[in-house]
Amino acid sequence: MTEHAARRPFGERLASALAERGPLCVGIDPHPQLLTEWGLPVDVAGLETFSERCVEAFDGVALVKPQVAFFEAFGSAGIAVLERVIGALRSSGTLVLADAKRGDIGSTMDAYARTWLSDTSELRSDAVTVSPYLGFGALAPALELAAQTQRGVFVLAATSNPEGAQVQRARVDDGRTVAQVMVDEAAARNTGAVTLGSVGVVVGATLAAAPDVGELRGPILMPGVGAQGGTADDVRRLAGDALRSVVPNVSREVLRAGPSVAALRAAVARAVDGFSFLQA
Ligand SMILES: O=C(O)c1cc(=O)[nH]c(=O)n1[C@@H]1O[C@H](COP(=O)(O)O)[C@@H](O)[C@H]1O
Repeated sequence: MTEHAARRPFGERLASALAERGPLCVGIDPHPQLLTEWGLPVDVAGLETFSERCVEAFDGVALVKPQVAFFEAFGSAGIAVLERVIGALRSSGTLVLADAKRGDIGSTMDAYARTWLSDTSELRSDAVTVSPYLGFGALAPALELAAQTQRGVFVLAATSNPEGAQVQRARVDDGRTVAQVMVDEAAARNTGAVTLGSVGVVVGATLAAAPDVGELRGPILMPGVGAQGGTADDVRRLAGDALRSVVPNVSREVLRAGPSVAALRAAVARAVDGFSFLQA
């Protein structure tokens, strides 16, 4: 039997994890500055120790999101650390979202999709972040492979950075914002989802206004809480009626509690507590 045949679809597995473990995604973002603050060298050994502590501390979290860029910055040795991080999270039964933000022409997208979403890749994760800004249709290879292997994708819709508005708040001919078009395209891939669909979107917690996610039937990742200024109240406001589908992401705000595993766990518990209204 293939590995994926034994799994439920990603969206269903995420819905269970959110209900059991609390509504939170924690990022593993090994910024050089954080390595220094943790008393670690800014090299591959530091990266590995940082990541091992995170894996140990986050084993009860619903979704863990390694930020691929911080591993790639160390070249092939950094990628090898990322493989071990993803493998350790997989073995502990924690859902992994690889934050790779991939997006390219279809034939190249196919290779990106195999990296993060195929059963045979060392980097296989439960889901990956993708950018639809080469056109949503260019994401087809990732959406198809994710559907085949019971994995998920999170499509950037309205990002947390102020520069995103230039593209994402532009309007198409029918008056919708570009961000809304991306949400609607994602929603069309979640028809028939039982609990939560496997095609999510990303909506920044820093935004004044968000696209309408009421019909998405998939998870809404909300990064930008803490270090970027977003708060639990912002998450509540932007979630609207979709409270149970929202997964706030916190990276630096939790990671700054390190290097102690106990302190990281306490920071996670505080964050989960602060968002308990989402799954109430
Ligand atoms: O896709 C993402 O995760 C993402 C989208 C977005 O709009 N904004 C955003 O901050 N992120 C990621 O979420 C994390 C936020 O980190 P903190 O600001 O430290 O909590 C980083 O890994 C970002 O790359």
